[in-house]
Amino acid sequence: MSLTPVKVALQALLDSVPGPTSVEIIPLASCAERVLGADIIALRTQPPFANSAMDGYAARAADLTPAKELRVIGESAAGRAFAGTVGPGEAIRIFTGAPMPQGADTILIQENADGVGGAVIRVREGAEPGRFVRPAGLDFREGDLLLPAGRRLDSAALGLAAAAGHPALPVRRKPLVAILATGDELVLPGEVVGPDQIVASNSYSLAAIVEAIGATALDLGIARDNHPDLAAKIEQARAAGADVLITLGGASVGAHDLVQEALKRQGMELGFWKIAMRPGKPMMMGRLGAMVAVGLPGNPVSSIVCGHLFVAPLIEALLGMPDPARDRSEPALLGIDMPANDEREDYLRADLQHIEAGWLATPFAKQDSSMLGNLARARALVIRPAHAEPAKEGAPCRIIRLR
Ligand SMILES: Nc1nc2c(c(=O)[nH]1)N[C@H]1C(S)=C(S)[C@@H](COP(=O)(O)OP(=O)(O)OC[C@H]3O[C@@H](n4cnc5c(N)ncnc54)[C@H](O)[C@@H]3O)O[C@H]1N2
Ligand code: MOO
Repeated sequence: MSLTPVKVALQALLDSVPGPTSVEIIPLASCAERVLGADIIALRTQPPFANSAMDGYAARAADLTPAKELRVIGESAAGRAFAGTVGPGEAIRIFTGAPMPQGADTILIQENADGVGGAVIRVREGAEPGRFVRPAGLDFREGDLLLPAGRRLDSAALGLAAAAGHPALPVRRKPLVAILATGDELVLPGEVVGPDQIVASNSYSLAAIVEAIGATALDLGIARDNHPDLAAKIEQARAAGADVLITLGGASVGAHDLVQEALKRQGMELGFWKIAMRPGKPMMMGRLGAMVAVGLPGNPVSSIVCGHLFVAPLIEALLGMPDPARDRSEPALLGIDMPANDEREDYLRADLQHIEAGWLATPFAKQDSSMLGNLARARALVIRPAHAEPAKEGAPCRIIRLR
């Protein structure tokens, strides 16, 4: 079987998504970092009335000439408007956010007036018409489209929705991602590690990746390398209604790599198996009813790199976010000479330095996909396209920043 190119694999994975998750309406206070399931329209105009942007005096611009004296006839504070009209030669005391009174068109900031607090003030420095006045609707008007479906509710988006009068918002249900480690050799962190055993770490890494995007991770624990155990865990994922099942390990060609066969026995239609990528070659994808099955290699670095490159966009697609297939790479310069590459696109753990010309990315000497330590130290992945020519130090490259 030939290796599926990275871009083709990503598109096939995204195409396997049956559609975004359903929409639920939840109170604003629970919406932080959720993703909108519908467009949000302004239910009101902001600001609803013209108001002052500064503390000072509201008056007529024509009166604001140096040394002119104005009679102070009242006050407008936030929440307590002045009911009357400001005439020629008059002003009212006004504070930030307070409604502009009838007749006045300009704010004289108090720093530019003498006699502040008294019944008469003297203009020190003039102001042009409309100075420091926020007109009604400056921010938005009732009926305006404020936030599109697919937008993450970050601090600004949440504040905007609140200001526009929404007590609750339609958001996408968090995709449920079941995560299954596989292998006879695995024990949990903290357990006694026998002579042939290693500590399972990948489930925690993948849970961190999917939860950061906005999914709920369901840890199914460890399946041993036998069909009854694998079948029971896969059934558990289906019974839980998981949108995605991520399996870890058992993806390659060894006699104990049973995951693909176990999924097929339950009816999985295979999408692809083996991609032209290093690390991550044995990755597999298929559909099991409504559930997308993603088989990641067991090597920790392979599973995490595939998590960033494939699983994160998959979760974005399930959340209805725009353009999950977008190019997430950035330009950089190589910090060392690189040899020619083979048919697998390389994602090399690298250090990153900011230099005058931009990012300088220096791949680490050792790239074995079992080495988590240098992934945790890496600040970027340097991408070496399949069949790349040798490249010199300083040559342009593409990177994916990790943190
Ligand atoms: N003859 C071939 N051998 C291998 C090939 C190949 O093409 N031909 N591919 C290699 C590549 S590339 C990778 S990547 C690995 C991945 O193999 P599997 O997905 O089958 O992974 P396992 O054999 O189950 O485990 C590999 C490695 O990772 C450790 N592991 C497994 N699960 C976890 C976990 N949850 N947390 C931490 N570490 C885990 C496991 O103990 C192994 O050391 O196959 C190559 N072989
Ligand atoms: O693809 Mo494996 O992930 O090279 O070690």
